[in-house]
Amino acid sequence: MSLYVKGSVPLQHFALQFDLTLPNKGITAIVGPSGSGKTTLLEVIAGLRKTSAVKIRFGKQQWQSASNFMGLAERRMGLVLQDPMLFPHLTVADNLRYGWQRAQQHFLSWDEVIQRCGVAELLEQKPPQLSGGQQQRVAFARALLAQPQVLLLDEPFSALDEATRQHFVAYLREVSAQHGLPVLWVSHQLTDIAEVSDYIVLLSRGKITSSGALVEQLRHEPLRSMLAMAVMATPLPGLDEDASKRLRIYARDVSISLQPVSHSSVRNQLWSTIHAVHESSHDAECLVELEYHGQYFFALISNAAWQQLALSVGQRVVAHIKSAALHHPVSQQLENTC
Ligand SMILES: Nc1ncnc2c1ncn2[C@@H]1O[C@H](COP(=O)(O)OP(=O)(O)OP(=O)(O)O)[C@@H](O)[C@H]1O
Repeated sequence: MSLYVKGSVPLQHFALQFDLTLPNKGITAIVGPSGSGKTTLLEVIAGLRKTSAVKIRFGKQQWQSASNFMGLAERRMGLVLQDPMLFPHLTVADNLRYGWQRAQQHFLSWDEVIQRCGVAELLEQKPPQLSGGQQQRVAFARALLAQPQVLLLDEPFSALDEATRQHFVAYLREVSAQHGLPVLWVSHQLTDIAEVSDYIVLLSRGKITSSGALVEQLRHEPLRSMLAMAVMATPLPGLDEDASKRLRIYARDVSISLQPVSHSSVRNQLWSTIHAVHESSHDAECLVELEYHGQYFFALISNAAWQQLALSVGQRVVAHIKSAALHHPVSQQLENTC
């Protein structure tokens, strides 16, 4: 089962054109410059733009075609747009009950969502009394409480402070993984995306320039030089790490030697193979792509070092990764910050 979207939507300066099959689990990030069509694509998938030139299928459900159109509620989507769109005349509790009462089955509990989204204190207030960040928290809670079969998010955490935003990103990942809930997520925060997405769609002036699994996309342009990082599944043999689900390793935190170094503060020394060498965003440096037990990561080194060590593709080298540089997905300990 997957989400299939195909079509064309004329916009002011160009047409948004798409032909995508997206995974029906995990987090898919939609990324691109401002004005490239990300929000429009999300609105099309949500059924907010009724156009006959669009086909959408979710598993066996035909959501939209030339002869068929299912509305947002029938698509059973949770939707959080940049504007939280809460009902201003209803209390927060009534806003939240709106989707909850219409849900066919409840896989997410009321109490858990209220607590994790930090909205218990807000239940009797009305949306105009809330700050932008509080409204976003309520909108996110409302989308979850509707027990959606797909969650669509457009910059849902933009008004939150950093710690609270990280908490919500972690909660989003947890909910998606635990309940197999597919998420489509538009965000400008590339680091968030690298941290929690599984799949990525890149848009430029209405065209999909690239799409695929994040791990693969990070190995290729444009993300390779934009982020210069890798996401690796753990546990990895020899790595000074507990079994977390994945690690982010930035190229700038990795160095290379020809032999293990015994007197070094760097404890993670991995015999790896040089798979390729790429240009970096700096003229004097290169991105060395290393392979370790079938996974790939980068080291950012100077061109002078590459020549001095007489490195070449296919060579076995020791990669040194600072322990402090092994970044886990955002911590769950931020739970009480909101
Ligand atoms: N209803 C519309 N009719 C015609 N053009 C539109 C319409 N809505 C948006 N556009 C244009 O379509 C383009 C894409 O807009 P969209 O909001 O989808 O981009 P975006 O990538 O989400 O941008 P941002 O990151 O700034 O939110 C923009 O150039 C915008 O001016």
